[in-house]
Amino acid sequence: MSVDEDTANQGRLLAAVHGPQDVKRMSGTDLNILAAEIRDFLIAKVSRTGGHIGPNLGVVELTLALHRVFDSPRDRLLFDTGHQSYVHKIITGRQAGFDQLRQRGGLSGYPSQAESEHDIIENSHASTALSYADGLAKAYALRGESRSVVAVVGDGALTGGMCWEALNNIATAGNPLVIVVNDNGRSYSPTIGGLADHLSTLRLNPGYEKVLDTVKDALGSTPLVGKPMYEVLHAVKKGIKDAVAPQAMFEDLGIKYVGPVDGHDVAAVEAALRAAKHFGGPVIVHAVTRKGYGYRPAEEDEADCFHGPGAFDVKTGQLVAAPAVKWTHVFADELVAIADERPDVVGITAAMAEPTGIAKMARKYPERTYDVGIAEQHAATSAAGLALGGLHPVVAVYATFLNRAFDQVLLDVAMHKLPVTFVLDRAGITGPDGPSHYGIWDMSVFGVVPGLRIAAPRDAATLREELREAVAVDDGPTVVRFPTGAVAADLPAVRRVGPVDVLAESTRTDVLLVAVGAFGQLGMDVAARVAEQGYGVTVVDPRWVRPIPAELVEMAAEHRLVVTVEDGVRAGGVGDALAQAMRDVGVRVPLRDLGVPADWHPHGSRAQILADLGLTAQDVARDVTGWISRLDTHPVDPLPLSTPSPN
Ligand SMILES: Cc1ncc(C[n+]2csc(CCOP(=O)(O)OP(=O)(O)O)c2C)c(N)n1
Ligand SMILES: CC(=O)[C@@H](O)[C@H](O)COP(=O)(O)O
Ligand SMILES: [Mg+2]
Repeated sequence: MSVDEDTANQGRLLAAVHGPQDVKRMSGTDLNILAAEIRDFLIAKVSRTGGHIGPNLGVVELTLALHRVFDSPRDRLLFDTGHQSYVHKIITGRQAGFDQLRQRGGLSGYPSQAESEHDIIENSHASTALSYADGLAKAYALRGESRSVVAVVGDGALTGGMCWEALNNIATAGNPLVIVVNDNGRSYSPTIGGLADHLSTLRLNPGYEKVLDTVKDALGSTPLVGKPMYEVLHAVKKGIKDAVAPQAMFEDLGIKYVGPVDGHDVAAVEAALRAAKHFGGPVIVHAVTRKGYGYRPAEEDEADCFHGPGAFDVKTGQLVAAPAVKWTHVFADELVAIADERPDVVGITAAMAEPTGIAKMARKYPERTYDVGIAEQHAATSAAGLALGGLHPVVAVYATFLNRAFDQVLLDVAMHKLPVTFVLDRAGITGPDGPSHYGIWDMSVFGVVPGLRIAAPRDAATLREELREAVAVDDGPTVVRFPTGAVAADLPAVRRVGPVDVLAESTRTDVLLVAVGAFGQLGMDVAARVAEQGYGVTVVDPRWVRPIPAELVEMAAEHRLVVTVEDGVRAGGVGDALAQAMRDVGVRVPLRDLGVPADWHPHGSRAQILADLGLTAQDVARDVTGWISRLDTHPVDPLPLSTPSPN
């Protein structure tokens, strides 16, 4: 279907929605029709762009009810993680942007202050919304502003520790604050942990389900929930409450509990929200929803309910892109091979078993694989515990998400010199998820951790090799980091000097080009271009980028110019560290470090963002040629290499 046809087929009611006031005016019947039109719209658009279709299909009615009860932007609607804010964007006048969803210059996949006054949280790291909400509610109370603060938090996000720190403070502060728990029973895979058990007790209680069906039948197509319905729901809640009392967990905290409510019944959610809005203190509204609701391929997707697929065929749900061998697959296969040989190796995921590849190990060794929920800090220190117990944990997370566990890696793991391997998938520029997902900080942030070693494989062969080297280290933590997407083609070395692979060399030693990790092929392409200008380039892959190999410093001293290129921030990156190592031993060869500026880079495709940053073979070759030709006229004498100092 073309975009024009698509627009022409856009629902009549949806076409009339330009802002929240348009849904406030709608009747119950129209709201049900609008919900269906929104689902059709989401499936049509996201099937072409890719994106978080499953989570958003699950919050259509919930988001309609939110905008009918509250007055955004005066009232603040906060979305935890933010991947489920597409319906919010549709209601707040951004339907036209969905043709460029998550594309460069197009609509962000998360709330964006630049897009709308209705958006406030841009960070897509989970479990933060309640803390933002606590702060906002305190600010409005202190300023005497009568504005509602509403935080929508998923059951998965609730497994994150920050949520419980926030709930503790929210209860103490006692400010008016509405917490909508969007309980679909899933993170990617089914949500784990005691809280999930509590919530599912409610959700799965036969009494609750039966009553809901009875009431729905009785109401038939009558959309609006009248008093009888709410009374029935109240009785259900009362009944369940006495039976299982999971609300006690919240109410003992001092937070009122309303629910459970059918999150796909606009009127029911509205009724619960209106009650919560006027309560005058912190209230939890427990909405039970279904991830992927209304689109069968998503509802039936056991792996992750179409959490965030690429483009897909609407009729079949099949992904459009041909399957590729991804870095993740190579890691998963090698981890299982290692686990076959090493009974002490265990795997840990933070609610992302499938996306990180840990699921493959879980299928073969379920007793040696742990899903800790969205709890990276706990993952790191629990891994420290496992290591203290004589095991070698492999913690697989996306690079960006390990940021929040820096203290745990530094003190709980590294200071104790514990053998824990952190595998950082999606390292570097990822693309569609934008700045809060860019895994560009790890080599800088974790590069300062004493005793921690960092490997950056360039292809499948070196990933397998460096993963094995990492799990063989028993006197401290190791990190193995690699980018998103299809794994790079194997790039053989011509020789190895210590840990350093020489990928190409020349009779001339004009330039030492240090190509970090997946930039190996970029280094080869740059060398070919620079050679056309008559200069000799030695291309090396350090493989282990922390600590800086002494061999790399020795190689630097043999060249006229050193250039480093890395898929990570320059500040404190590999280039910075090599320059310091060279300074420490008096190697005065000029060094230029290329990488990602420490900044908030926009979303787009990985290739586009790297090109915007000048991290292409063409741009780097232009830079290298410029620098080396300048040295022809402005020579700098490199000092002879002294024995490296001990510290
Ligand atoms: C700190 C952090 N870890 C991991 C993720 C990856 N992630 C994105 S959404 C998601 C699942 C969220 O589950 P839930 O809060 O229940 O929302 P749902 O997708 O079910 O609507 C995860 C683990 C993240 N965004 N932030
Ligand atoms: C919202 C979130 O954090 C994840 O769903 C993320 O978008 C997944 O990224 P990949 O698509 O790279 O697995
Ligand atoms: Mg969920």
